[in-house]
Formats: sequence, C-alpha cells, structure tokens
Amino acid sequence: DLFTATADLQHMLGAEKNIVPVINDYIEAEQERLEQLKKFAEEYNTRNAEAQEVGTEFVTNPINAFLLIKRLTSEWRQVEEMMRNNHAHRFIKNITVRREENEVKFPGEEDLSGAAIALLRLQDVYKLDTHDLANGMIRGEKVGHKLNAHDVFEVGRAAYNAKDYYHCLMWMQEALNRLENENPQTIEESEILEYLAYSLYQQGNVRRALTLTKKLARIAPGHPRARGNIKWYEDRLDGKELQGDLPPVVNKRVEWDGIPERDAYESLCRGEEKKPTPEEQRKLYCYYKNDRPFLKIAPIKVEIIRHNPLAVLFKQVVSDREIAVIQDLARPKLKRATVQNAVTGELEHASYRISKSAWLKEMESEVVARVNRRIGDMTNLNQETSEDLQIANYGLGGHYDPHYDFARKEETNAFKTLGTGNRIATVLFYMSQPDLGGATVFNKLGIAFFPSVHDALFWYNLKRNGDGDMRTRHAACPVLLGVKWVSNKWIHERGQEFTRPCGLDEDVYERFVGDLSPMHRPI
Ligand SMILES: O=C(O)CCC(=O)C(=O)O
Ligand SMILES: [Fe+2]
Repeated sequence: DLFTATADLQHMLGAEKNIVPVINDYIEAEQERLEQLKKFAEEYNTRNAEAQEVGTEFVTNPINAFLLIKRLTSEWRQVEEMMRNNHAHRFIKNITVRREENEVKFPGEEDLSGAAIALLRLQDVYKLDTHDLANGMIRGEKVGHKLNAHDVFEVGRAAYNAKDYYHCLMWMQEALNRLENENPQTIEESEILEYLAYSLYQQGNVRRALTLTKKLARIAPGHPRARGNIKWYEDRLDGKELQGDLPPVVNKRVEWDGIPERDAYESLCRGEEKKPTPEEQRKLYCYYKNDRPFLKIAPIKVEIIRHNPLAVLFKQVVSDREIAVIQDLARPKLKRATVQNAVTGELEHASYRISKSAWLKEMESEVVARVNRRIGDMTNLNQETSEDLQIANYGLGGHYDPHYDFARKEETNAFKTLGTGNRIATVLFYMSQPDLGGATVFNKLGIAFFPSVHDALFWYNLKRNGDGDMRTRHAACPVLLGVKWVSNKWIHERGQEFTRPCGLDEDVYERFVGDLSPMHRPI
C-alpha cells in the first residue's frame, strides 16, 4: 500500500506522469486505424455510387459481380478485422508490465479506501465540515481541489464498506447536493440514492429510507434492487408510522469504536490543552545539560515541559544533514507499521496505526552511531540494551491511537526475545514539522505536543520501582497537512541499575534528566 506513508505517496506523481504518454500514443495509434477505416468507407461509397448509376445491370457483368462479391466478403473481412483491431490491450499491457516490474508505483483499491477513510478520520478529529472538505478547504483555507459528485460519492462508499453509516450519510447527502449543480453529471442520482437510503435506515430513519427508495424506483424503473428494498423497508415499518411529517435526520456518530478516551484524545489533537496552573508553570524552566564529558564543550538545551511524571524537550539535537541521511537510509526500508496483538503476541497491521517504519542499525552509518551516542549524553541512560533506531513516516491521516510504549504485565510475550526487560524510557525525535496536526498527545496528562523539527521529546515509561507508569499513555494525532517523520529510541531496563537506580518509595520521580536521588522530594 502507498497511503500509509507520504514517502511512498510521492512516487505516485511519477505514475501519473507516466500515464500521459501512454494515453497519447494510444490515441495516435487509434487515429491511424480510424483513418484507414474512413478510407475503406470512402472506397465503398464511390464504388457504390458508380454501381447505383449503372443500376441493376451492374451485376449482369461477371467482372462487376465478382468485384461486388469480393467487396462484401474478403474485403469486408479486412474491415471487420480492422474494426476489431483496437490497440488498447497492447497499451494496457505495457502499463501493467511496468506496474509489475515496479518501475512505477500504482495505488490499488486498498489505497483508495485508505485515503477516503483518512479524510473521515481527519474530519472527525479536527471537526471539519463535509461541504468545506469537498470544496478543498481546510480550516478556512483553500488547500486542494474541489471534489465533484463522483469523488464525494467515492468517499461515502468507502465509509459504507467500513460499515460507517454516520459518515456514509453525510457524504452521500453532499454527493447529492453537488449533483444538482452538475452538468454533465459525474454520477447517476440513483446510485447515490441507494446508499443514502441504506445509511438513513442504519441511522434509525426508516421512513426517509423508504421515501428515498420510492424516488429511486421512480427515476430508475429498471433498478435491480429498488422494488425489493421498498418491500424490505416497508416490512421494517410494519405498517406503522406511515403518516405525518418525515422524522428529521439525526446522524449520530458511533460512540464506541474501541478507544475509551476518544473525545479527550481528539480535543487534545486540536490543541485544546489543559493549561498548567500558575503554580505548575512556575516550576518549568530550561537549562543547559553539561553533566557528561562531551557536553562540557557542547551542552544540550533542555526544556522541562512538566513534572511528575517528568517530560522534557531536548532542543536542536539533530541536524538537517543528519535528518537527510537518516531519511535516505530509511526510505527504501519503510514497511507498514505493525502492532502487537495483546492476545496472540503476533504482529499485525491495524487501522489505528497508519505509518511506515524502518529500523536502522548503528553499523549502517556513522550518523546513526553518532545519534545513538548523543542519546546516551541526552538521557544518561545506558544504550547497550536499547533497541535500534526506529524511523517512522506517517501517511494520509497517519496516526497512532493512544497506547503505552512499555509492555503491561499481561503482555508476557513482549520484548521476551530481547532479554533486556521493559522499555524504561522513550526518546522521540521530530525529523519534520507537519503544517497542521500530527501532535504527540498524552491524554491522561492533558498535554499536546506539536512537533518542532530538530527537537526530541523524552519521558520515562516506568516508575522508579519498575512498574509501568500508566500516566504515560500517549498517541500520535493524525497528520492534517504536510509531512511527519519521527524517530524513536526505546531504552530498556537492563543495564540501568546505576544510571536509574530504584527509588526508596514508589512515588520517587526525577526532577530533571538523570536525577539519581532515591528520595521523593516534591518541588
Ligand atoms: O509520532 C508520535 O508523535 C508518537 C509515536 C509513538 O508514540 C510511537 O511510535 O510509539
Ligand atoms: Fe509511543
């Protein structure tokens, strides 16, 4: 699939460019063929005109009779042949071969529905209006093309296929509105009506479903399902509620989609943060970190974002050149991100994590090794047991729903093979800055962090007694506009016995990065 990473989507522009010469060559070949056919027609015409002039006597002449027969047999076969000799297959084959040889990346059905579902996700999270989106508007700005009725219908159809009748209804209604002003129309009204009726029914409005289906039967008398559907909706109504005004359309979003904290998460994505109290604010500060030999000459700027649990931002810790090298190394390796099934322990694709990622080993490049060393200097944590550097590129509406980076007690299979214990801390480098959206949000803490390129966010996932810190539940919000690249380093427990010793009580927390104090001392 292409839609899960913008790095791959960019290849599609090449595919579109490739199509133009193919269509043009095809048109040229066809024009030649049609010219020849025209010549045949002209010849038939002149010869027939002569014959008509002579009249019925024309065929009493054996030579003429022979020629006429020939024209209607062997010559006609030639014409037939030429009519059938459409060159389409040759050109289509050409494109198919190139697709298979992967010279050009072509999106498939999965990409079309993935892109449509991405629009719906963005619409919900960022509260975007269907009509505005269909006009190419995001947050009052024109960012893209206007969609025609067929485009809008296609989005609605993807919602329907995902059994998402809430969005199906909105988009089918919009498709219908658009169709009214179209000339020529890009889709048949009857197609829209069938979907619209069904989603109205699913959203609890059987009477409107029935009314629309009756209209469908009227405008498309031969429709294969209209009659049956009318009967079906009538049966649902069971003769009741047939009189009076049609009930208003109430289109409610499905409340349960597997994310218990959905509303809180989405509002954070929109930047609706819980503001820190003046008291909390007073305790936030920046400092130069120079507690390691290398940092004496190149201190690192640290910004404390919040306390207990501590979250900090390391400022300007990766350069443009390093980012470019890392992206170039990662690009050919990008694979759709997987998530671990909590029950089976298997890795699988999931709609709640849309991105592509790659792992980079230290041996692959001095740049990767250098970044790893820097992480040691940033965090004071032992890097020998860390995972390789993970690079992620988010795709259309790319996101990662709320999750923990550490393995919970019940997830016994996680990280077992590594033998390095749980993920004690996370470093998240921002390697690009999306134009809109794409925040990292901590929904329990009520903070949203909008990517700032070159910086890295850092937090401890485990408490000082080794238990997972449930307050670190976090998510990557969908990218609304632009490109999001991040790079993660997951640091493990093993080897941190001296770099992050256990605290004396369960609530001990760091007041700054690398704070070794064993006591709980609130600030
Ligand atoms: O991309 C982000 O903002 C967060 C990514 C994340 O949480 C993860 O990959 O575990
Ligand atoms: Fe995460």
